[in-house]
Amino acid sequence: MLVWVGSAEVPGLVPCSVGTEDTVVPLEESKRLAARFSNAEWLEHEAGHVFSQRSEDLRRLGEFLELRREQLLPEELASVEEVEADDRLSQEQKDEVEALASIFMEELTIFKPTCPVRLAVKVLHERASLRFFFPPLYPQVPCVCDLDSEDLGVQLRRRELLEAVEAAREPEGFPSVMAMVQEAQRWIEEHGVTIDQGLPSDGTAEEDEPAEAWWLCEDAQVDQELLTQAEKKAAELLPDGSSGSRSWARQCGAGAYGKPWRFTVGLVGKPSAGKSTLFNAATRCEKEAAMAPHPFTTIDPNVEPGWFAVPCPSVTLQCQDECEPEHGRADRGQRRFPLLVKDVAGLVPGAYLGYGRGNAFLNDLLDADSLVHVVDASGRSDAEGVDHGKAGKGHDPLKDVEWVRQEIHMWIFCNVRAKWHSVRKRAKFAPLQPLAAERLFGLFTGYHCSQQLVAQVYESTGHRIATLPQDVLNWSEFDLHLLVACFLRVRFPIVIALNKADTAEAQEHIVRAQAALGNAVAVSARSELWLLQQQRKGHLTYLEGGGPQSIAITEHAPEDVRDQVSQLRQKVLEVYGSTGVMEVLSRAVLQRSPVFCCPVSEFTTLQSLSSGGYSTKSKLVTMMMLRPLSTVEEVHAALKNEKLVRGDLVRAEMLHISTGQVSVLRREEVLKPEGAQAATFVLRILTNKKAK
Ligand SMILES: Nc1nc2c(ncn2[C@@H]2O[C@H](COP(=O)(O)OP(=O)(O)OP(=O)(O)O)[C@@H](O)[C@H]2O)c(=O)[nH]1
Ligand SMILES: [Mg+2]
Repeated sequence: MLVWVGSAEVPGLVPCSVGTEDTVVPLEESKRLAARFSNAEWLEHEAGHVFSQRSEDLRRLGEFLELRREQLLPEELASVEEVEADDRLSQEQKDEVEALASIFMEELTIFKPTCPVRLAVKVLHERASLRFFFPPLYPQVPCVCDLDSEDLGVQLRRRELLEAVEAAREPEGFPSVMAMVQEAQRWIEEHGVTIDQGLPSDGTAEEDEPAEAWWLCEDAQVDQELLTQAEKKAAELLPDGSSGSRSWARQCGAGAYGKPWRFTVGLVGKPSAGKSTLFNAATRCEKEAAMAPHPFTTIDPNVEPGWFAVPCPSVTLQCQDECEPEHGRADRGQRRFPLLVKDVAGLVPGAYLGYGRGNAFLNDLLDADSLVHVVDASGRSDAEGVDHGKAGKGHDPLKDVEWVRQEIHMWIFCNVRAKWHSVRKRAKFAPLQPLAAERLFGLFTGYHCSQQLVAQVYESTGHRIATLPQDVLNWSEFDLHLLVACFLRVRFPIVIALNKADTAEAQEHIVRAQAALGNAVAVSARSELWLLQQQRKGHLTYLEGGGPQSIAITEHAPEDVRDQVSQLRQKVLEVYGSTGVMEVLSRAVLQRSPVFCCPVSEFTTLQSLSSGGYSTKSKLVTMMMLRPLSTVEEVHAALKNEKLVRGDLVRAEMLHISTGQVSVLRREEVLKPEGAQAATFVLRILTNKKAK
C-alpha cells in the first residue's frame, strides 16, 4: 500500500508493488505517486491489483518491513521528554508536542519511535481520536490527519467531520494540531453525533424490547414448525441446481476469480454413517483415515485430494484415443478431475447447542464449497450413530436427511439471532439506518461469502434492500429462518449419499429416498474401498466409477475374492450402476456450476497448452476448473497464474464442440453452458508474448 504524505522529502524506502495489468490504479498513476518519495523501491509484476507473489519480491518486502518494524508497531508509547530529547526533530515540532501535552493531558498519546512524530488525541472520550503524522518539514508541509472511531455515529459522518477538521488547518508554516482537535470536539458536540451514548452497546439486551421477543430467546428455543415451513418455501424460491446461473454464483465461497478453482467437498453426517470410509475410497490414500463401527471415530478433520468425473470433450470431438488427460484417463466420455475432500467428525442431534463435537465440527466445514451428506441407508444405526445390526428396529434414513440439514440451519440461525438486536438497533435509529443492511449482511460473511451474496439472497426472499431498515423491524422468526434457509441452499448446497447400499435393508430405503429427494445417490463406500484395496494387492483391475464390466479379476486371485466380486456385482453394480462414490462427488461439484476450460494452441491439432512432458500427439491434456460465470479475461488470468500463457490477452476463440465452428470471444464475455450439461469449453487464447 502506498501513502503519500504531501512531501517529496519523506525518507525511507516505500515498496511500490505495481501490477502492469492493474486496472484499478493505472501504472502511470503509481509511477507519479512513487516519484513523491525519496528512495522508492519499484517492484513490478505482471499481475493485476495484487501484491506480487514472486519469492524475490516477497523477500524484498520482508526486508523492508523488518527494517521498519519499529515504526509499524505503534503500541509502544513515548513521553514528552523523549520527544524533547530527540535531536532529529525540529524545535517547532517539539514545542507543539509540549503545548499539546499541557492542554490535552489525558487525551494525548505519543507513539514510539518519536521521529517522525506520530500522535493521537482523543476527541470523544475513548471512542474517537484524531491521529496525526508530522512529515519532517512540518509545519512548512502540512501534517497528515486521520480519524479512528468506534462510535457508530461518528463513523457514519466521518467524511463530514474530517472535512470540518481539514478546514480548520492553520496556514502552512503554522502548527495546526490544536486547531484541528478543537474543531473536531466542537463539531461532535454541535452535531450531537455521540450516537452510541444512550443506546445499548452491542451484546446487551435492549431495555425497551419486549422480554418475550423472538430474538431474545435461548439457543435451544427454536420453533421447529417455522423452520420446516421456511425450508419448504426456500426450496420453492430456489429449486436445486438453480443457483449456478444466478449472478450470486460469482460471490459464493472464499476463492478468487482469475485463478483455477480448488474445490473442497465437506462430508457431513451422523457418526458411523461411513464418512471416513467414503473419504478413503474417494481419496485412495494409502494411509487410510480411521474407520470403525462406533461413533466418533473421527475427531479432527481429514483432508486429502480426491477425484471426480467431468464430461470430456474428446468424445464429441472424436479424438478419444489421442486424448491424454492430465489425471487418469478418459473413459465412458468422462475424465478425472481433482478436488479436496474433507472428512469431519460425526454430527449428533443438538450439535448446534454444542452436543457431540458441536460447533467446532461445524466450523470445520466453513471452507467447503459444497457438502455431501453421508446417510446410513441401511437403517441399522440410530440418530446417535449406534449400530443395532440386523436386529435394529429400522431407523428411517429420511429422518437423518432432515435433521442433519436442520442442524446446519440452526447453527447459522442461532449465530445470527444472537446478534439480531444489533441489526434492530441500527434499523430503529434514523441516523444509523444506512448501517443496518451492512450489519445484517455482515452477520453472514463469516461463512466465507461476500456481503453482495447475502444481499442477493435477501432480495430473493422477496425483500427490497431500499426498505430494509423498516422491514427488519417487523421481521418475525419465520423471516429470519427463510433468509437462513435460502442462504444455506446457495452457500452450502447438499447432495445426499445413501450409503451402505450393499446391505439388504438399504434397497427399500433407497427407492423411497430417491423418490422423495431430487439429489440423492446410492453409494457403497465399503465396496469402492474394497475394490481399490484388492486392486492394490493385484487381485483385480477396476475402473473407478464403472459398472459390472469395470472389474477384471486377475488369474491368480484367491477364491474368496472371486466370490466377493460376484456378490458385489450382484448387490451393487448391477442394481445401482456403480458404487456411487465418484458419482456423488461429481454431483457435489457440478451443483455449483463450475466452468471447465481446455486451452489449446490450435483447434486443428487440439494440442494443449500444458506444463510440458506430453507428446505432441496428445490432445486435450489440460483442463482447468473455474468458478461459475467466469469471463474470458478471467480464463486468461487463470492460465497466466498457472504459467500456461504469458503477456496480455490479444484474442480468444472458442471451438463449438458440437458443430465444430469457431467463434471469436470478447474479453468480457461470460462463459455459460448451453444446456443443463456441465460447461466445458475448448479455447484458444492468444497473447502478445510467447510461452517459455
Ligand atoms: N455395509 C457397509 N458398511 C459400511 C459402508 N461404509 C461404511 N461402513 C461401515 O460403517 C462403519 C462406520 O464407518 P466410518 O467410515 O468409520 O463412519 P464415520 O461416519 O466416519 O463415523 P465417525 O467418524 O464416528 O463419525 C464401519 O464399520 C464401516 O465399515 C458401506 O458402504 N457398506
Ligand atoms: Mg469418521
